[in-house]
Amino acid sequence: MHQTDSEPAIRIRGLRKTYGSQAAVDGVDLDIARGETFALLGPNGAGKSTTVEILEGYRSRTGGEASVLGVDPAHGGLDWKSRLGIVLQSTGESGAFTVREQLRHFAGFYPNPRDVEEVIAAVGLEAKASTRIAKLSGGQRRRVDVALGIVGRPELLFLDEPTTGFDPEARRDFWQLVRTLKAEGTTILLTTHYLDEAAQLGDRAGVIVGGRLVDVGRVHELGGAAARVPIVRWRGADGLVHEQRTDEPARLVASLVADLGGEPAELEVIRPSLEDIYLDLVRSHAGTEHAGTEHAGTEHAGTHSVGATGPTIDPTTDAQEALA
Ligand SMILES: Nc1ncnc2c1ncn2[C@@H]1O[C@H](COP(=O)(O)OP(=O)(O)OP(=O)(O)O)[C@@H](O)[C@H]1O
Repeated sequence: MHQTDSEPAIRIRGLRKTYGSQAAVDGVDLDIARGETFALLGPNGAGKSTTVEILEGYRSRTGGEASVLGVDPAHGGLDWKSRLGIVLQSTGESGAFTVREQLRHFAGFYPNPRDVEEVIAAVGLEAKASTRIAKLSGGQRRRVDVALGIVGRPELLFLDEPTTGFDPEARRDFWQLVRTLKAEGTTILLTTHYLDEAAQLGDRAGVIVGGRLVDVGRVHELGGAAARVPIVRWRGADGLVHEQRTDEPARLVASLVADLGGEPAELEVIRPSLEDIYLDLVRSHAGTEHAGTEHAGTEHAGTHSVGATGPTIDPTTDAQEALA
C-alpha cells in the first residue's frame, strides 16, 4: 500500500540504537518530505550509517518509531524493498560478472526497472559495460554501486557516502545524476563528509554528533545566523591579537583606522565558511574531547573578543588558517 502524498517519506521519533552500554543513535526525531533531498552530516562514528541502515531495514532498532514510505522498516516486505534504492557505504560486489550482466541481473528483481543501457550511461560506464567488475578501479566500482542503487527506479534512494573515491569530474557527473533523479520526484537521503556535496544537493541537512541530531535546516542556515557574523581581527598597539564579531565590519575597520591613525596591523575580515560553522557545531556538541583547545597555547591567548554571540571560532583549525 502506498502512503498518501502528504505523509513524509521518512518519519522517525525517538530513534535509538545501543550496542552494549554505548548509544550509537540516541533519540533522533526527523521528517523527510516526499521529493526532498536530505543530507546527513557528522563525524566518523556519529551514527549516520546506523540511522540509515535502520531505515533501510538492515539493522534492528533498540527504541523509538520509524516509518519509511508508510512502512515500519523492521517489518518491510519485498514489495516495500522494491521501492527503495540503496547504495551502501561499502559493498561486497562479486567481480565475476560484467557491469552489464550485474545490472541486468539486479534489474530482474524489480517490477519497473530502468533501462540497463540508460543506467550504464547515466553513471558514465559505457566504455566498461562489458568489463568484469573485478577489473574496475575503485571509483568505477563505486559507480556500479550507484547504478545498482538506481536501476530499480526507486521512490526513495539511500546514498551512504556515495562519492567516496570519485575523481572531481565523476563527482560533478554524479551530482548531475542526483539532480535528474530529484527532478523525477525521487526522495533522497544522503550521508556525506563533503560539505560542498551537501550544499550542492541537499534541500536540507542535519548534523549528527554522538548519536544526536544537533542541527537541522537548510544547508546555508546551519548553525544559525549568529554563526555567520563576520570576524574582524587585527594586532593592536599592545602587541596582542584582537578580534570582534560584527555585522558591520567596514564600520569597525573605519573606526580602527581613525583610532590608530593608520592601517591596523595584520588586519583580517573573516566570514566563517560552511566548513567553519560545521566544525564549530561538531566541537560544541562533541563533549569533553575538544574542550580547552580553543585559543589555548597560541598567540591568540590575549585575544579580546567583543560581542561574540555565535559559536567560538577556533583560529587553530586548518579551515580557519586557509581563510586567513
Ligand atoms: N555492529 C556494531 N557493533 C558495535 N558497535 C557498532 C556497530 N556498528 C556501529 N557501531 C558503533 O556505533 C557508532 C556509530 O557508528 P556509525 O557507523 O553509525 O557511524 P557513522 O556516522 O556512519 O560513521 P562514518 O562516518 O565513520 O561512516 C560508532 O561508535 C560505532 O563504533
